[in-house]
Amino acid sequence: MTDEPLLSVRNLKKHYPITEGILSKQVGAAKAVDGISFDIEEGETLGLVGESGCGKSTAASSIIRLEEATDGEVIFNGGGRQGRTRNQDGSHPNDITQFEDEELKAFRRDAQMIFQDPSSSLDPRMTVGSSVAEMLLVHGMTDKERRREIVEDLLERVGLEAEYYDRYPHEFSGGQKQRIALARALVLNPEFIVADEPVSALDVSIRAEILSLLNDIQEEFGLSMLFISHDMSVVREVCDRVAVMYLGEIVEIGDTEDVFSDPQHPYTEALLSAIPTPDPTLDRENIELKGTVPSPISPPSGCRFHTRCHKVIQSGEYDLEQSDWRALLTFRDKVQTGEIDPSSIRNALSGEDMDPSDVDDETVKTQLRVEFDLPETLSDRDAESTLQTAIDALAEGRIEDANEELSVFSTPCEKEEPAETDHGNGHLSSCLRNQSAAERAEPAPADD
Ligand SMILES: Nc1ncnc2c1ncn2[C@@H]1O[C@H](COP(=O)(O)OP(=O)(O)OP(=O)(O)O)[C@@H](O)[C@H]1O
Repeated sequence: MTDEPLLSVRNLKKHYPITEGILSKQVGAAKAVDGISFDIEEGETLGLVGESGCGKSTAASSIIRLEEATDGEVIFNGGGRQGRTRNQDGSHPNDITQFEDEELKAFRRDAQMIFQDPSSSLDPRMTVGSSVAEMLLVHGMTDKERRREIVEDLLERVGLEAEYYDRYPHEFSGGQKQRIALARALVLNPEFIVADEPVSALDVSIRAEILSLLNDIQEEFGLSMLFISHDMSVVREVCDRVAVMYLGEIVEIGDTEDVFSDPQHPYTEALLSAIPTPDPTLDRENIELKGTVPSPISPPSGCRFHTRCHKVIQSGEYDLEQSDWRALLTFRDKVQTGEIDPSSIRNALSGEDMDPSDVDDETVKTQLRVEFDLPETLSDRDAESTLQTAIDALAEGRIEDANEELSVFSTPCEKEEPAETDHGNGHLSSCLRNQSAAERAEPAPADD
């Protein structure tokens, strides 16, 4: 046994080319995974959590090499590869992304994946026993009796019965199928398992059973696991550590207890606030995560979360209610991207009996504030005056003028990429708010 991690992911990237025209000229890239790093120790379960579209599945399939990574390293020290050091050219002999066929085949024994839909790994025309035993055959076990013995034993260990060997997938419930998929993943005695949303497709009533089975199996087999989920409460059940992913990047990582009890990134806070808690002593703020994850083709500048962050930093000259500042920036962005159309607001307000041009400007202005959660008056006189001028321009259809007015509002979060802050015990976060003013290009305003 060595003290090196079983798996080390370093600056892993997966960019999908975006092409155009009949010549498929590359015009950009979807940066689905954009430089993530973490370790998984022997016997440890790391959760990778984030909303749909954050890049979790892409990360998983790049790590297990179902897809070729664009850049970075995935160093796997299992399967008798312990203790190897880097080559003279700086490459690592255990880097999965560079494995040739032979080594890749060996790696495919050592690392297995469980998917959200268990049916995807089971052939409907094969008995479940044969499906599981097939893995042994592919890897050279020719003794049929021995294969059956191993599979029957495994079916029992995942909570099924040996006699199920000769039944077909359609005879089983979703939960049972996931148990079979687990048996299939375990049959080659792997050291590492990637479980991609393994319970999200299952009935709520059986999720707990499967999670507890995963916990038991992980302990019994001494497995390391990368556990992917969009659900923080599920992550808490099974993971020793958790990595929070947003738009291709890891924004926070740490021991599960540390991240849950003392989250350091506003995105983590927002994900945690979505968990219903029966504990009234946990006075958790209810944070509404508005909108969806932006496209990874042109991610926001600076901190990628700034367009949705409830704690987005105010620029030095303002000291507004934080929710007003958030609303103001969202309003600015929507005007800039042309998503606000005053004429459609006028149309909506006019209803059926009135000509839209008869809706007076004041009504349009009030409606704009209501729709974008802007207060009647901002507490800062200068900010209010700028906002008012912009809204006046909008109501008169002068969108460019409104855009120019609003461009005076800016946040350090869109200008600077946050550095990593170390909170101790391997708890790291990437948020400008956690950096001291000296570390930041712009001085920090008073905290909220
Ligand atoms: N083949 C592809 N080509 C272009 N973009 C892709 C491709 N596959 C995924 N993406 C994009 O990469 C981003 C990350 O997708 P991914 O499926 O990894 O996210 P996820 O967090 O696993 O979400 P989900 O839980 O919905 O699968 C998304 O914006 C997705 O549209």
